[in-house]
Amino acid sequence: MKIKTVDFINEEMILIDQRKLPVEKVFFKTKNYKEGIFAISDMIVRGAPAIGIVGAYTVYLAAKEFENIDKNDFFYKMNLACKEISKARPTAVNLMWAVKEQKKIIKKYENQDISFICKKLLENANEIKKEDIKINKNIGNYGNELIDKNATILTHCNAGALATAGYGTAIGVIRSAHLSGKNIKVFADETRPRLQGARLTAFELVEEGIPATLISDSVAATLIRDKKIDLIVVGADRIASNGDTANKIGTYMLSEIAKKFEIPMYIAAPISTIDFDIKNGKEIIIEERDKSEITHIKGVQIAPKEIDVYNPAFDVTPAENITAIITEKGILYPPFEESISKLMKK
Ligand SMILES: CSC[C@H]1O[C@H](OP(=O)(O)O)[C@H](O)[C@@H]1O
Repeated sequence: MKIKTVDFINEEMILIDQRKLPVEKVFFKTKNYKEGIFAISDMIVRGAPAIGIVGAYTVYLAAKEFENIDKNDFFYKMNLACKEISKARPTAVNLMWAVKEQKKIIKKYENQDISFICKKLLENANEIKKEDIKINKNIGNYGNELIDKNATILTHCNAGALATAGYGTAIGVIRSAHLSGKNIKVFADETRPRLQGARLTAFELVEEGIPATLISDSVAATLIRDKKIDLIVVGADRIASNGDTANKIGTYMLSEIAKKFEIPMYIAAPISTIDFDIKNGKEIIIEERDKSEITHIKGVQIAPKEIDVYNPAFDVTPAENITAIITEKGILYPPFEESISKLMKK
């Protein structure tokens, strides 16, 4: 994809403003860590790996802000800042993972001067970003093994280059299948309420020349029933150690329909999305977002302001509904507790 999700040039974090895509290509630039937090919480940048990378750069921006204070104050303020950054959005584990990786850097170099710590934080953030693209290409190549040459694929939300440092996870599988010469077709759910499918996945697939059809979320069941879909591949925001997977709201519903009509349901995600500290999906915090996302579209009111709204941004697909989890180290099959622990021993 031509546009970069996130870049860091001359001490400034540069993000394509995904709230405005595909109609406007506007960049959000900042050197301020509080603005980095805002960029994550207001979904200027979104997608589990992408918010992890932005979280890592935002830790660096905080360190630069505190670069000239007393060292003890520096560690104290950095601890508070890391807590704030980790809380910008609660569901995608990649954010907490990236902040923890940066905290390990601060600990490792705690006896060095603050400028040296800052330098190492920036290096680590750059490394996380660079590694992400490699990881996504590996996910794409493993996932491509599962795609028949004339497959029709359904995807939900955006797990593409715009949800990562580039290439994408679920869309990475689609990209790899397309680039390997397979005659694949894609149906993309628009994905209410933030319309990541209509605005971001459609944008990526059109730009890549991958044959794609945009549908409203409620069309998917009929296509699956009528055998128009060969498989579903989606991303993930947090995977429990038993394989239960949190992803964009609507994923669980798709998984039930896929199970009923016996089509494969694949999750494509980096290993950093697996949360080894939780046993099952019941422990995953599901972000609830503002009611205006449901009562308004692009600022235009479509429902009475007085109406109550329930707006969970994610749901949890139980492991028993998942055919396989495609990672950068290989494809995991049920029972996921076993396959995940075997993978980690590799
Ligand atoms: C490659 S992870 C993408 C993942 O993140 C999306 O959520 P959001 O747009 O709210 O950050 C969605 O769950 C995607 O599957």
